[in-house]
Amino acid sequence: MAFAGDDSYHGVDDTRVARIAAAITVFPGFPKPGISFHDVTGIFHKPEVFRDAIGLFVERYKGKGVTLVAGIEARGFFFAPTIALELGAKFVPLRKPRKLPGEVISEEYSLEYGTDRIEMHVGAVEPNDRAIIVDDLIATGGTLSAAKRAGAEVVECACVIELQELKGREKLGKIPVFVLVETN
Ligand SMILES: O=P(O)(O)OC[C@H]1O[C@H](OP(=O)(O)OP(=O)(O)O)[C@H](O)[C@@H]1O
Ligand SMILES: Nc1ncnc2[nH]cnc12
Repeated sequence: MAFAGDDSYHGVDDTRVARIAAAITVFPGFPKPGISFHDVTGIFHKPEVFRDAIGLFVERYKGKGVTLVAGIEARGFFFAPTIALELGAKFVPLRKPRKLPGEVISEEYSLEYGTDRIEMHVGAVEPNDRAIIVDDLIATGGTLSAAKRAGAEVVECACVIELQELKGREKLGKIPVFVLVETN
């Protein structure tokens, strides 16, 4: 695995990224043959590694006027609320279909292994919100590109892992994607 190498990495303590990468386990053939599943749950087994990941995201967005942190169900929920709390921003869940009780905005998308839909409550985004969208991983970019259509000004998408071979960031057009760990 390589580590993200954009400008934001000047001065960042790389040992944090190395610890995060070491806590990710790859399961070949899950959930079906041909897929190598990158599992982030090991990050949460070590509170100091969880803190490393949250710290890297918070350092990037502090002082950038972010008012809304959207997290994608389910694994975006592992990270997004804590980042929102640290930034003093609101957390908005982007949920799988038929989970939210109120009126929703709904977007369908295709995945590396199927299709799905995400939904957000109407009214969760206010006109002047500046959002980041958080997920554990970007693969094809289908999920994040549906999320970006949800209505806020999206400053950036933030993920722990990028599967570079799938070129997901191309699907996001002008919206930048910040990742901690790049791999294939
Ligand atoms: O870039 P993409 O090709 O859209 O793939 C990335 C998405 O796939 C995974 O979620 P999944 O749909 O498996 O749902 P889960 O978090 O509920 O397990 C992952 O957590 C991302 O949300
Ligand atoms: N290879 C992968 N590992 C974990 N989550 C994923 N979501 C889409 N592709 C994935």
